[in-house]
Amino acid sequence: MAGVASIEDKAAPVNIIVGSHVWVEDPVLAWVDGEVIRLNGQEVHVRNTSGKTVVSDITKVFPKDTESPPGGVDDMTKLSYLHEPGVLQNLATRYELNEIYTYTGNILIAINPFQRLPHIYDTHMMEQYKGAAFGELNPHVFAVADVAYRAMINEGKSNSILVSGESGAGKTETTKMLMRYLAYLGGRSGVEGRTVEQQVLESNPVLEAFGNAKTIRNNNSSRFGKFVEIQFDKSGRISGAAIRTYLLERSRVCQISDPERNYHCFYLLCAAPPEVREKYKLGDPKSFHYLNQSKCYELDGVDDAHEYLATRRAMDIVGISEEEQEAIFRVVAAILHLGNIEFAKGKEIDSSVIKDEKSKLHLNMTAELLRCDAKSLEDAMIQRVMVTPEEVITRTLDPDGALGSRDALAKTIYSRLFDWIVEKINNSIGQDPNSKSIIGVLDIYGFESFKHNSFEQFCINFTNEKLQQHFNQKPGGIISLLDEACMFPKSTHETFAQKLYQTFAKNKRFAKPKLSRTSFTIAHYAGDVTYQADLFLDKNKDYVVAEHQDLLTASKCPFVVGLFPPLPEESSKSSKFSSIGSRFKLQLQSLMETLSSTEPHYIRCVKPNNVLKPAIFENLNIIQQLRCGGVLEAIRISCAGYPTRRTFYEFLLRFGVLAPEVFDGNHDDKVACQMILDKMGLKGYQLGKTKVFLRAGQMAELDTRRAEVLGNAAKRIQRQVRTYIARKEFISLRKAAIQVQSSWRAMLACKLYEQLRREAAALKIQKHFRRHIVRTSYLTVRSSAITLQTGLRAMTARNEFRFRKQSKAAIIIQAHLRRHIAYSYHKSLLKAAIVSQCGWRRRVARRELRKLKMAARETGALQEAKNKLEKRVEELTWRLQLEKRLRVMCILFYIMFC
Ligand SMILES: Nc1ncnc2c1ncn2[C@@H]1O[C@H](COP(=O)(O)OP(=O)(O)OP(=O)(O)O)[C@@H](O)[C@H]1O
Repeated sequence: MAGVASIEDKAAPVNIIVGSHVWVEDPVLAWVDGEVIRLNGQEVHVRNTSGKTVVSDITKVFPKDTESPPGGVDDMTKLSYLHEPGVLQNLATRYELNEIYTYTGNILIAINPFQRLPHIYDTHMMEQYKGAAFGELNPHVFAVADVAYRAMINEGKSNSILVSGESGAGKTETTKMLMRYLAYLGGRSGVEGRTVEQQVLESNPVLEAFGNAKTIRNNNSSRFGKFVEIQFDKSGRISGAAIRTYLLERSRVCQISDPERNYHCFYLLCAAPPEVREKYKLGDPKSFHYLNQSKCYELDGVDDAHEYLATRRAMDIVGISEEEQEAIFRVVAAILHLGNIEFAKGKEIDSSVIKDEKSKLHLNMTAELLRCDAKSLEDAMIQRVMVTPEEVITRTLDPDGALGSRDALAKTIYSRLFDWIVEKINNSIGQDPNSKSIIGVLDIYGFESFKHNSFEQFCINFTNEKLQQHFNQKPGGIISLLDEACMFPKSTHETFAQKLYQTFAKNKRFAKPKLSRTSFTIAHYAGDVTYQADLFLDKNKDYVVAEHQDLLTASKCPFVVGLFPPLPEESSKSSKFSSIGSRFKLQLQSLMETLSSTEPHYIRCVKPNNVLKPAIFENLNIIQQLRCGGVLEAIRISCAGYPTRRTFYEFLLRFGVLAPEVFDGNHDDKVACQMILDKMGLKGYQLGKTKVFLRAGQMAELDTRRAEVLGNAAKRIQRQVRTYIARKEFISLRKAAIQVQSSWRAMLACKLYEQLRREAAALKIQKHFRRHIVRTSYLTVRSSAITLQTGLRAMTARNEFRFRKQSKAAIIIQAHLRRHIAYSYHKSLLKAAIVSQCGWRRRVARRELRKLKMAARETGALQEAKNKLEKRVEELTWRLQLEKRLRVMCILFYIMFC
């Protein structure tokens, strides 16, 4: 446990008494908790939870917070006791609950969950974190990205997020989440075609195919460092992006050890559709030397054939054309064939030739794929041309030298190919020269310390060293010495090591291990690391051998020529010196410059040794990782003294809103700061000559209050604006509603009028129709009645007529009868009268006759009288006849006219 230091000062913890609950060091579990049962001077007897009694030095015992929340705290600075066991306990408790993120002040610790947790990264989560105050929600990678984005928008300043951790700790995954979230915040919705953010996100699978490989520590290990600079415009929209990559592991192209793999792209291409494999004469990965040095060809849960197609799709999206993709994979295939070329000793001393027919076949295949001459390719591998002032000397290489040359060629081609892809992606995404600010996401290897540490570890640790103190002094010098050694042909790793020992003999951070002639130790911020300088020189050399350069420049494939642009005339015949170390130093310098102009945010990824969750606590490595990531240091700083300092001006600028009245009274800055702090009721702070010194957490408290005040002000402004907008909207809505209503009403009125008109018309029609029907039926009835009446009347008339006729006839009959009777009576009367008269007159006449007879007798007078009388009787008889006829006529007329 020598390496495990406490965060708090090494001074003996106070307040440890019998009965105290404490943490005590354990060689296996790192820390175990127990109860103090005895104190004996510096010795503490602790009965741990498993019942065993442990005796420990009091300096190695730490108090345990028995009242700590069962779910842990989301920010380590909230822990009551800030020490390693407390920190680890907190992380373990949270990890058990799948809370993989925890803050340590402004550092986010992310523990690799080794399982997919889609619910914590979905769109709903993104919505939640969007604009949420830092610390309001659970610690999350989105919260860090959100803070960076808000800071960029509000303060117009560039921000950076530095993601570090050891291999497999989850840096790349974390970076992807950050980029997804930033794309979500700054992306354009509903934009057609390829958007910048889409291209940035899709650059990941492309870079992973060519820059990631399976290692013992991570199945998808990024073998390069990456800095993604996302550019934003004035309105906070993503307007461009640039990807910078660092230190691609070139040695992997030619050398892998079991159970690791080479770069994914080689296996993807070997699993491509048959026609593609046929085109490149590819087969089983087992048949290629660069792949079969390890027995591992496949990855669990990964289908290389599917990944090949996915990579091609991603290449489409990032703007790599079909022809370029063809050329890229042709070069990848060429490297595989190149690796299968073997050499045998040549006839001359120190010379070599192509070993056999198989190798020749691969040589031809390589030449064909690179579109270069097979003989030139062979010569470039087995010969070296040296240009001296006097002559040009051609030297041959022995088989080992030729193999080295072959591998150097393969590494050079691959690293150029990788650089080309990165550049292509950058060109295709496009940079925004007018970008207002950037958010940079740095995914860089964490501090590494293995049994054997070489040039790679040196560069990685050099980077971390720089990043750790990236605004402080920078160590250096070793790379310059290395470059010097590389330029000097007679240098060996031993001479280089000697040079180091001499130069840094007095440097406190440099040491020469005893018994070693080529190793050196550097005291890094995260601990001592001993480097073996054996391969430093070889690994540092970056120049392309002139023969290789000439060969590839002469290629008939424009793509291959593009990877090796021709060198200027004066350097083409000699090897131009360039070193990985110096190039890296320059890149790092530029990165540091970029970073120093940004507001940094830190994410430390931590990898539990064992995938089983409880094992996290049994893992000393975690402590090492936390220390390497500067987390323990950050905690130590934050709990000691006054971790936060601000000048009065800065303080007033930031927290003046908490007490605006202090600006009214023309107070001195210091007094104004004091007034603000007093108003906030803070205790324990200090006011210096120019600065306010705050205790841990006080800044956060002030920030919280400030956020409240600003939040309230923002709410008020929002309220007013919303009221204004709502009112405007209401008025226009009302106007629109009235218009709609009036139109609607007009329409309804028209409808109603039409309806009424139709009703009236219908009534009229009905009326007329009814009248017509009624009239028709009335007429029918009437005509029937009339007909009936007529009939009846006719009948009655006929009856009447008949009756009258009958009456008339009766009357006529009666008349006739009566006339007859009367006539008969009259006749009888007349007869009687005549009889009587005749009788009378006969008597009278007889008397007269007797008298006349007497007088005739007397004379002739009497005769005359007698004639007269006879005439008279004739006249009377005629008159009676006429009378009778008149009477009959009268009756007939009467009957006729009645
Ligand atoms: N947040 C996460 N959720 C789920 N799985 C994760 C998460 N982070 C990491 N992992 C798992 O851990 C593996 C390693 O993570 P990643 O590749 O990001 O590590 P790294 O730190 O970038 O490693 P290297 O430095 O080797 O590239 C991933 O392939 C994934 O399976």
